[in-house]
Amino acid sequence: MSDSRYKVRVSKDYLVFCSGHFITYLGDQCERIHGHNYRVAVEVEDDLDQNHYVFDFIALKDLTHAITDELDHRMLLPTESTQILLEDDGPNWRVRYQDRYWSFPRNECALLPIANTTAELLANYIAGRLREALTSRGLALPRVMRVEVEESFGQSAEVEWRK
Ligand SMILES: Nc1nc2c(c(=O)[nH]1)N=C([C@H](O)[C@H](O)COP(=O)(O)OP(=O)(O)OP(=O)(O)O)CN2
Repeated sequence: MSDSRYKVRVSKDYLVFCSGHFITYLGDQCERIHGHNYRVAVEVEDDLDQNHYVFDFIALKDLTHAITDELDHRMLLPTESTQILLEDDGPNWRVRYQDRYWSFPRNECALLPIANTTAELLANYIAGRLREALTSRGLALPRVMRVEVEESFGQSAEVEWRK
């Protein structure tokens, strides 16, 4: 029996999203609005398939790119926050945090079912979307999947998911 373990990783220059956000922290603090050129890397571990692939690079890049494209040039807004509240404002989303508020055109926003737009929760969101994409295409889920989101050079968060 072989001891070899295999992993593939994609971290292409185009697996990026340039987006606005702000997070809450320490219970009663809220950042000023700002943006990042987020970079995404995805790793998959599994046995080799009939092609001697862990996972086809091309499919992994395409699936990931479809998700980063939805986030690119958008204001990232959390829908599960108890502090950042979204209100219907006609063509806009009015976003409140205590006595501060912002208004963004709906089609310039990405509403995400997460509690805060931290790099950690963005990574987990992308991992969830990748799992959904695999399942909806009838593809087997890999044994291990990791998604890394880098906010800026030298600071990133990673989530690992195991089957
Ligand atoms: N574990 C995490 N910590 C922080 C997150 C996060 O997502 N996960 N996010 C932030 C902020 O959103 C913030 O944008 C990052 O702040 P900062 O490190 O100050 O950003 P810079 O890129 O400007 O860093 P410099 O090293 O000062 O250039 C905070 N923490």
